[in-house]
Amino acid sequence: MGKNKQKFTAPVSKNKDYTGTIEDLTHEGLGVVKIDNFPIFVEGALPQEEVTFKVVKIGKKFAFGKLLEVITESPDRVEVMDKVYAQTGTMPLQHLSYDAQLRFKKDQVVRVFERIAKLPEVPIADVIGMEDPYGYRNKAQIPVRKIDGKMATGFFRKNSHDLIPLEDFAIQDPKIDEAVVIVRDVLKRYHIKPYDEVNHKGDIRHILIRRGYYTGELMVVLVTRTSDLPREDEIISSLKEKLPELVSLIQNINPEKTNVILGSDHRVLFGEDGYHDTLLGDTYFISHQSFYQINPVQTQQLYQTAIDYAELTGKETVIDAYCGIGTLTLGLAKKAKHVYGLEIVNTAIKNANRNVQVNDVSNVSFKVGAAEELMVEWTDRNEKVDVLVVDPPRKGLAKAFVDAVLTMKPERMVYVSCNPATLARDLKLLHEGGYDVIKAQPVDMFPQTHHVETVVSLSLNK
Ligand SMILES: C[S@@+](CC[C@H](N)C(=O)[O-])C[C@H]1O[C@@H](n2cnc3c(N)ncnc32)[C@H](O)[C@@H]1O
Repeated sequence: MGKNKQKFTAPVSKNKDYTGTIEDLTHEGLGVVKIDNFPIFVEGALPQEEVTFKVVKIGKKFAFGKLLEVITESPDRVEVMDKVYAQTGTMPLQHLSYDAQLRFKKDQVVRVFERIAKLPEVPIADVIGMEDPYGYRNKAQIPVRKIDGKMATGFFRKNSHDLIPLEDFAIQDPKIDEAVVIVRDVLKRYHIKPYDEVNHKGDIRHILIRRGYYTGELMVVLVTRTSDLPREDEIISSLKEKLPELVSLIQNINPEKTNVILGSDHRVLFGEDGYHDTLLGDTYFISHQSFYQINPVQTQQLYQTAIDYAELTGKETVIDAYCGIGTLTLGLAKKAKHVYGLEIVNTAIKNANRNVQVNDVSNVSFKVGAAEELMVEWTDRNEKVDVLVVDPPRKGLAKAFVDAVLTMKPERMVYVSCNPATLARDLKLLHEGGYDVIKAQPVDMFPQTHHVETVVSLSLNK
């Protein structure tokens, strides 16, 4: 450290209480208050509210505060359903009215277009929201632990692994909530031991449940520490009897000391490794390890927007990169000459090929591999692609992928993103490389949380 560098002193002290007015929300929905220009992030506080808070952690550029009292309330504040949810962090925006959540999400997209992508002129539509912004999740991954000597299911307290018992998860399909309790009680009846994380002992770590929103089909995955499942036959017949919609019962084995939920091995205990759901008129088979959008109502809105933005006439060759089990691919194929789906997970592509057969589609092919590598192979072959659709994970596009796009030069591009920051980073590169960014449509796939999905239309400038 240089001699002249002064030791940093924050203008606030840990464990001291302060009063201030919230100026803004961070992208994660924390209230921002400043003391001597030093930002303090206060969870649960909303813009324009005068609040008192205790400083709990101090960093070099900002601090964190714990909300103590709201002195003047924002008109956007709503009564929280239950304080327990605030402890688990599953609904970090539940204190903000749904209309205000949608405005907040649009603002997040507008900000990154201005600040990161440097594209302030791009029209961004209002967020497509849900009529009923609860009970939307079609998938639950519920930890199982022992509390007061009994097996309990619920959710971890924020930033910890202390289980808070819960039966109504509020944002999950209520049928899934019911199924979690039924599975837990069956496991309890047959004396299956809950996982003890500290000593790495016990049998059952997580109960994972997926449900087809349109089909009602249920998949239950018992994530166990070892391959042993005591009283397996009795558990299988009990679950079949108590869950008439059950079509797939899987034991996933995760022997590692890890926070990762699923292990790499599994056994099918009943049915097959997969269940069905429908989207935009097609039927899909989904394995327990395959990605599938978790909000089925909003997924249709998202996909319809992406399909509309692709402006297909039936003559185009299309690439759908990061295609998962081929849900968007098949939607695009209805209006294109041929669609190629690229995906890294082998099982997802197995599902995708099965989905092509089930829906009797002939103009789709899938390739397994890293999209950035497959794109480079494509450009090397010099084959023409008219429209490129991408739907990458949160980290966005690899630099090699963007470089391949700029070599390939498809006329149109549709970018579906679950992370505005990486979207904006990639749009900047694509814009500098010769693409006009035409418009953007945010879609609310995750009500009560800060997450926002965005569909963007791009066109190669001539
Ligand atoms: C956000 S999901 C979108 C999936 C699909 N479009 C959908 O709507 O269901 C991203 C997908 O990209 C896949 N993936 C992640 N990294 C990849 C890579 N480097 N190359 C290809 N696919 C990748 C994941 O397995 C996942 O299926």
